[in-house]
Amino acid sequence: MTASKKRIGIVGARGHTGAELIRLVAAHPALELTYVSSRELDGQRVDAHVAEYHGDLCYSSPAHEALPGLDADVVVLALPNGKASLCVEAFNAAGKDPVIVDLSADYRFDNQWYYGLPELTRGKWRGEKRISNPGCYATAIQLSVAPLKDVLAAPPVCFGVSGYSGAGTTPSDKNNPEKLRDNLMPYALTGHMHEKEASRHLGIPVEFMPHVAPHFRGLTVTTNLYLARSLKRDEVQARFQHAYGSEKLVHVLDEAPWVSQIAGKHHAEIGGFAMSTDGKRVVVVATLDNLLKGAATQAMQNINRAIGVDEYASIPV
Ligand SMILES: NC(=O)C1=CN([C@@H]2O[C@H](COP(=O)(O)OP(=O)(O)OC[C@H]3O[C@@H](n4cnc5c(N)ncnc54)[C@H](OP(=O)(O)O)[C@@H]3O)[C@@H](O)[C@H]2O)C=CC1
Ligand SMILES: CC(=O)N[C@@H](CCC(=O)OP(=O)(O)O)C(=O)O
Repeated sequence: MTASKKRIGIVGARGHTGAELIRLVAAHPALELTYVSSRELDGQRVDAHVAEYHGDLCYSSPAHEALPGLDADVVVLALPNGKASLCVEAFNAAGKDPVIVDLSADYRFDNQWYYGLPELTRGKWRGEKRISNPGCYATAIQLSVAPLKDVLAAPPVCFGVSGYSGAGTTPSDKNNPEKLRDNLMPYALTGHMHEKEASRHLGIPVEFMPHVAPHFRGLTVTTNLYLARSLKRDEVQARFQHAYGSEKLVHVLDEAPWVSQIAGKHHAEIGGFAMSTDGKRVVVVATLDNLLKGAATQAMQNINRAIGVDEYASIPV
């Protein structure tokens, strides 16, 4: 145990995103795991489930009221939607104010919380210690639309396909390998949470049609954008280069990226830029790993900024 390291607790650490966060923390020079919670794995050694972690820590199952007493400097909530507020209220009631990063959708519409999509909102952070981590598809959508936002003639239309790890570990049709075999499963074709989230944070309406596919991890979003004036492909690409050319975790490609290439990678890829002949329609393709840039890696960027270390600490870039 190193005194100078910040202590981090992960609530909901059995899940896919919790496991990825444990891996990132295990490689972190300035963080040490102080607790990882799971009801199902209570008492079991963490290294038995996450090989990258080396230490003696075991999963525990504290009640939410007990979390403030565990004295972490940083708390990540990796719980299903609707479960974060009990934990947040427990910290408020105890007068404890650690950095809290919520991976769920629960605070993405709350102005008291900083919405942490660093490549787009880095400049808006005012030292908030309550950080709402964006949704996976919502990240891909916003990265795809933002550079063209001022020149749109109509709401962007986004066709999304995710690997089934996006549906978490609670059994459902969307993470049932039998039902997904040879299938592409449409769901929430209007009004998906990430449609609302991306619309809110872009400040323009977007339309989003999600699907889940038989692969485990990685998502692709193909976005159709109608433009108010004719643009050349070079101009479109230049806008994306200007927005992301210096970003370590958003790579702008010429070709449309393939989802098969993004599993296990920490960055997002954006490319394609297929133009209609009149230059007033462009199709952009974005891929990212829903568990990494869509969740754990983005959370780690946000944590790093909040604790004042390099934004990319522990993230392979
Ligand atoms: N999967 C993804 O691609 C992404 C997920 N997210 C969001 O991140 C959060 C975590 O996702 P993910 O890791 O996939 O989820 P999982 O379903 O894989 O894991 C959820 C975790 O919460 C615990 N849990 C489940 N139900 C409850 C409950 N009722 N009360 C307390 N704990 C509970 C589980 O452990 P145990 O049951 O053992 O206590 C588990 O550790 C979700 O809000 C999700 O929407 C965000 C972006 C991408
Ligand atoms: C395939 C699949 O089911 N994906 C999830 C998105 C995962 C995610 O980012 O969820 P939150 O917004 O809840 O954090 C969904 O569509 O709800």
